[in-house]
Amino acid sequence: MGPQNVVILNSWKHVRELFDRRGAIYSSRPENHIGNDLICPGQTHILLVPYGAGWRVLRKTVQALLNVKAVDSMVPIQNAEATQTMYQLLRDPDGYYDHIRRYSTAVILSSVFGQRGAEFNSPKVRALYHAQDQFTSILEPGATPPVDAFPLLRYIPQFFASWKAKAKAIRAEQHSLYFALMEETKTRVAKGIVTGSFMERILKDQPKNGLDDEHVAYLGGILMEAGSDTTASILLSYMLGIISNPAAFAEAQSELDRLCGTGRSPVFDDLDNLPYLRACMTETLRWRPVAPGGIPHLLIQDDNYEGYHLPKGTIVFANAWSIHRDQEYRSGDEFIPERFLNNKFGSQVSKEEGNDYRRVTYSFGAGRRVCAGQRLAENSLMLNMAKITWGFDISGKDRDIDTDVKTAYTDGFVFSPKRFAVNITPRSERHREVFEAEFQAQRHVFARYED
Ligand code: HEM
Repeated sequence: MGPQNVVILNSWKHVRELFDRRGAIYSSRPENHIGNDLICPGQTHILLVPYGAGWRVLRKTVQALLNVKAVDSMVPIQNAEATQTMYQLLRDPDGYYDHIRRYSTAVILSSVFGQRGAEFNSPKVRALYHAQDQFTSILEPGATPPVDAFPLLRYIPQFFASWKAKAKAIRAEQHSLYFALMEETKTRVAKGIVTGSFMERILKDQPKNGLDDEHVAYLGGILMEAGSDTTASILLSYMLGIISNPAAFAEAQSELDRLCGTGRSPVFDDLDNLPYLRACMTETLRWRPVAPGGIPHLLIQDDNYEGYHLPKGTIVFANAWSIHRDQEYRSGDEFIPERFLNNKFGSQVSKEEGNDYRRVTYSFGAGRRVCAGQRLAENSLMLNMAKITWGFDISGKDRDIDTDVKTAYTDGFVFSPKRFAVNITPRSERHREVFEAEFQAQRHVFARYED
C-alpha cells in the first residue's frame, strides 16, 4: 500500500546473496511508527529498531547473553521445567495446550529474570501473554490505519484516532510490567538471591554496556516476547506433524528407547545422540515456520541484483514458507523427517554448488538480523520433544486430524496451531513412574527460582 517497493525472496540462493552476503545494506527494518515511536520509543525494541548504532549495542548485549556457554548454563532449569511439563501432561493431558505454553514462558522467565512461572495461570505468565497479545495485535496489518505508508495519518487528533489511545495503553502496560520484572531482579540480587539470569548479567554490566534502565528493562521484556510463543508454536506443530505421520513418531520412539531404555527419560546430554529426533525438529521448523512470510528487512542503499535495480527503501522478505517448499523438497507439504537424514538441508539434490552460507532452516530468518535465540530455542525444542516422544503415545482424537494451515492455524504475528483434539497417554506404568519420580527430584532446582 502506498509508494512502497516490496521484494519477496522465494529461494535460499537469493537470501544467501542478499541477506547473508550483502548484510551491511539489507539489515534494517521498515518504518514502524506505532511500534518504534508510540509503544517502544527511544530505540528499545531490538526486533523493530532500524540498523545502526542503537541496534548494534542491543544486539551485542543480547549475543553476549545468548552465546553457547551462557545458554547451555540454563539447561538445569530447562530440564526441570520440561520435567514439570511431562508431569502436567500425565495429570491433565487435555490441558496440553496451556502446559506447553506455560513451559515456553516459564523457561524464558527463569532464564531472563531468574523467576518461576509455575502455573499457566500464575499472574506473571498471564501478564506476559496479555501484554504480548496486545502488542502483536496492534501491529498486525489492518489493525490501524496505514500510518507508515501515509505519514500524514499520524497527525489525526487522538479524539478521532482510537488506535492512538490503544497504543498508549499498551505502552503503559508493557512499561510497568518490564520495569517491575527488572526491579524484582534488582531486589532479589540485593537480598543475595542469585541465579545467573540474563537480567542479573545485563544489570551487572550496565557500566560497561552503557544501557540505561529503560533499555535494560525492555531488553529483558523483549527476550520474553521473542522466545515464548515461538517455541510453543513449534512444539505444538511437532505434535501435529507426528500425528500426521505415525511411522515417523514410531521411529523417533525407537531411537529414544535404544538410548534410554525405560529407566529414565532423556536429558540434555542425550540430545547429540538423537539424529532422527533432530531431523524431526528441523522438519517441524521447515513444515510450519512461525513467521512463514519472514520478518521484513529494509534495504538502506540502492542495489542491483540479477538485472533488477532495487532502490534504497525497498522492503525485502525472506519467505520461509516458499523457501521450505521449493521443488528441491520432495512432497514439501508433508511432514517427512527422513529428508534431513539423507541431506543436511533436507533437499533431494545431493551434490550442490556452493552450499556455503546455506542455512539448514530459514525459520530463524537470515543475515545480521537472524534470530539471536536459536540455540536457546533449539535446546528447549529438543529437550521437550525428546521427553514427550520417550514417554507418551500421541494420536489424534479424530481419524483425520486437521493440520491445514488455512484452518488449523492462527494467522497472527506468530503463526501457531489452534487447539486440536489429541490423545496423550503414558506409554506404560513404568514411564509414568519415571516421570513422577523425576519431577519430585527437580524440586531443589525450582527452589532457587522461588521467592
Ligand atoms: C522456535 C523458536 C524461535 C523462532 C522460530 C524464532 C524466529 C525468529 C525470526 C524469524 C526472527 C527474525 C529474523 C530476521 O529478521 O531475519 C527472530 C528474531 C529474534 N529472535 Fe527469535 N525465534 C525463536 C526463539 C527465540 C528465543 C528463544 C529468543 C531469545 C530468548 C529469540 C530472540 C530473538 C531476537 C532478540 C530477535 C531479534 C534479532 C534482531 O532484530 O536483531 N528468539 N526470531
